[in-house]
Amino acid sequence: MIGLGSYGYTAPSSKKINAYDVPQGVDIRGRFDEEFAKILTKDALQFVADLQREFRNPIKYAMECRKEAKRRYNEGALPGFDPATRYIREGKWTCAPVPPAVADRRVEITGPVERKMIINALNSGAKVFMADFEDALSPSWENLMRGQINLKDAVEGTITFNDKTRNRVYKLNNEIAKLFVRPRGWHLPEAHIFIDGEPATGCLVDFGLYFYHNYATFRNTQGQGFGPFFYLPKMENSREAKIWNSVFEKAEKMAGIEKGSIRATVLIETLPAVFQMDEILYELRDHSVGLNCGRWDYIFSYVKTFQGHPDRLLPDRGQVGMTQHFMRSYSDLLIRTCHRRGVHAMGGMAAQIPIRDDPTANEAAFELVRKDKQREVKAGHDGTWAAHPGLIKTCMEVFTNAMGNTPNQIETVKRDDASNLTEDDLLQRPQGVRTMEGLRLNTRVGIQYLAAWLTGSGSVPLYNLMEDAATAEISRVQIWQWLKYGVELDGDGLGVRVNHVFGRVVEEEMARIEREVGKEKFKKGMYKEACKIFTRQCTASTLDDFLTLDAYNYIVIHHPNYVSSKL
Ligand SMILES: CC(=O)SCCNC(=O)CCNC(=O)[C@H](O)C(C)(C)COP(=O)(O)OP(=O)(O)OC[C@H]1O[C@@H](n2cnc3c(N)ncnc32)[C@H](O)[C@@H]1OP(=O)(O)O
Ligand SMILES: O=CC(=O)O
Ligand SMILES: [Mg+2]
Repeated sequence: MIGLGSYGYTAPSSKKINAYDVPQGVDIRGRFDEEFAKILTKDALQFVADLQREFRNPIKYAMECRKEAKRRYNEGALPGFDPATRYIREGKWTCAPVPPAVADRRVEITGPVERKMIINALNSGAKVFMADFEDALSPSWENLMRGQINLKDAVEGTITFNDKTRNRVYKLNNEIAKLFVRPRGWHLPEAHIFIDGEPATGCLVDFGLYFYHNYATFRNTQGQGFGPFFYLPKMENSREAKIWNSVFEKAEKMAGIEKGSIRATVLIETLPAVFQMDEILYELRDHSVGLNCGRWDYIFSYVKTFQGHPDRLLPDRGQVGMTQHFMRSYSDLLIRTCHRRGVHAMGGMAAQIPIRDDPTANEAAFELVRKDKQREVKAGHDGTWAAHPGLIKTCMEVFTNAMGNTPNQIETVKRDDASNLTEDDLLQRPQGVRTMEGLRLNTRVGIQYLAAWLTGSGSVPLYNLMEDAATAEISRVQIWQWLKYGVELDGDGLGVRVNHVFGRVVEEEMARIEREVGKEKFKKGMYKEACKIFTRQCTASTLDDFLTLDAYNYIVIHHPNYVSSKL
């Protein structure tokens, strides 16, 4: 059994287990593979190790600060604007000009770094493809290493995929989307790579390997002299953005490229970060291409931040959308902040995906996406996210109808009215009711998502919606919160207390999952393990910070013969 911070396996000294050629202090515990070795070269690993050594202490400090903030929120404090950085919020600075290659980002498709999906996404007609090591990826050694290979082939333009069952060969079109890469969040370790006896920081591995192998080609073929481009997830405070800025500067120096070449969009997807948007842009002002409304993690973060506040319980997940006052305020303030600083204000992801076998439901899903995008473009967003290639046309039409040929709305929609938004607006309690069906759906979705994640899929279609780590987190923390505070389901007139029924609901929903997926798939899949992890987290006396941190222990496989076996 292994646990976080205790990846204690040491190989017998007589056996040579590292077939990879590694620099001093680096130990690869993931499976050896000739293809992986082309990514895990000694020089690339040296770069990752240099990043790790320079930034491990600032990262540890930033994670300690998160804990300290959590302690304060749990004691009743509310997040808010920091008086000490008022001069940044009120100052008249701007970020570096937007690189011409990414001035127009009206529709961005996202997806995991899976080979066929990368080709489909780059060919989808979207302006940008965000290739995801984060919410949409289960970070197994295989997925991560193959993801790096796939991205390298994509940047070199040689990526192909042969689908033998359908006799179809996939390759890139002449015109493709611009590539952004999203590394994991700061909190996730990479337990297959040890540096100086400690697991590496996941995002430094994702960033370091991708940057090292691709910066030169990318700048020539995709970035028009700029790049590579990144999305940065789950930050809570500008001190974390400052670390990324230093990482970028170090990478630029190593590569001998100009400061400001690397550009990144930061997802504002934690509640504390909404009060730090100017500060985050300020830290990254030489490297920024804007902010994005990561709405799903943001909702998750609302519950997490207020885990000690019984007066801030969420209604059913389906009712917490972008039209809730606190969500609309966050999006409006993000637009105002970005445009004032001269960068993109990106919208977020509607979870609907095409529904093949039901035209009426399909049209209803498209209508919801259309409405969401209309709201975004009207509010002043410069672009949006699409979960599926089938949605690109619809999203593109909405943005083009509103923006015409203008690449973005940075100069045209300033949203100065949003400067009046207050802490109260940003924290306003979500309105709505809690129902038995909401509880059941959270249970069913959470367990099925986790079962998929444990078997290598980080994004899945469930009940006609895209589900990924961020959406599954909402299901988990919502149940936790309802159990913790003994919530009564007030939306369906049943008046049932969640604590009284949760055990039975889990049993019934597991039976329903088995019926829906079929006995065979249920037996072969990891549904029972997922149920165990999910219910343990939902009923824990203190809230786990991340669903995937605990679950990560179950997918770590150490080479040559060590298999994580916590189950
Ligand atoms: C909260 C957040 O962080 S949002 C960002 C992170 N989440 C994501 O990126 C989710 C992205 N979306 C997806 O992963 C997928 O759309 C899913 C899992 C939801 C559904 O995928 P599927 O079940 O494969 O959908 P479906 O069967 O309709 O796919 C049809 C085709 O579109 C492709 N496709 C679907 N989604 C994508 C995508 N996002 N990128 C590229 N190709 C895609 C499929 O590979 C398939 O290709 P094929 O016809 O050549 O075989
Ligand atoms: O990463 C995006 C989100 O909504 O979460
Ligand atoms: Mg997210």
